[in-house]
Amino acid sequence: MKKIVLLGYMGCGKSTIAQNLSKITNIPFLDLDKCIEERANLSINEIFEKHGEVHFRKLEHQMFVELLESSDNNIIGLGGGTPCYANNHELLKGDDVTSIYLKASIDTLYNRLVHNKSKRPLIANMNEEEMKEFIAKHLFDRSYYYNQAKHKVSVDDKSVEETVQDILEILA
Ligand SMILES: Nc1ncnc2c1ncn2[C@@H]1O[C@H](COP(=O)(O)OP(=O)(O)OP(=O)(O)O)[C@@H](O)[C@H]1O
Ligand SMILES: O=C(O)C1=C[C@@H](O)[C@@H](O)[C@H](O)C1
Ligand SMILES: [Mg+2]
Repeated sequence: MKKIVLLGYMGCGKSTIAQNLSKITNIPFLDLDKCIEERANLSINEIFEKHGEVHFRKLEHQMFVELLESSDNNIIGLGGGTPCYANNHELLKGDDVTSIYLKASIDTLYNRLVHNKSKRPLIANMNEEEMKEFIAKHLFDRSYYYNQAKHKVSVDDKSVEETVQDILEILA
């Protein structure tokens, strides 16, 4: 029941890296956002619109606990905010949990998110200038929680393959 948990800011590459890591290791990948969407039968955007962020954070916590309690070996890709709510950061420290923070700079995050924000309700309605300032402040606020991970991998200027390689070295 070992879990590899990838965390970090929106756009740092959790889903992309986890999918690739899963192919190489044959460990099944579960994306927390997708699990929540399937259970609620709503998109993340719809959950935020219909029920609000507080409700989303409850679903997110419940689902994270459930995934950690399952008896399977899994790679779990968290949502960008997961470690920052409901004491979820404490769950990153569990004995059977290898938690890895995918650390990206403000510029990397901005460049990846600027063309790809519509499915991310926290930034969907921002213009480019607002987004850059938001990411800078938000990342600063969240860093404390992200840094509770057991391992840290820098993703700036790295290909998907290079980041996956760094993670394989941690797992070796
Ligand atoms: N070297 C890279 N590593 C990872 N992702 C990259 C890289 N270069 C470009 N990308 C792109 O950056 C985006 C990263 O998004 P991804 O959905 O994987 O992030 P995420 O951390 O899961 O975000 P969210 O928290 O919003 O789900 C994707 O569009 C991906 O194709
Ligand atoms: O950073 C966040 O708070 C979020 C990131 C996404 O993965 C989703 O979980 C949701 O859009 C909230
Ligand atoms: Mg994702």
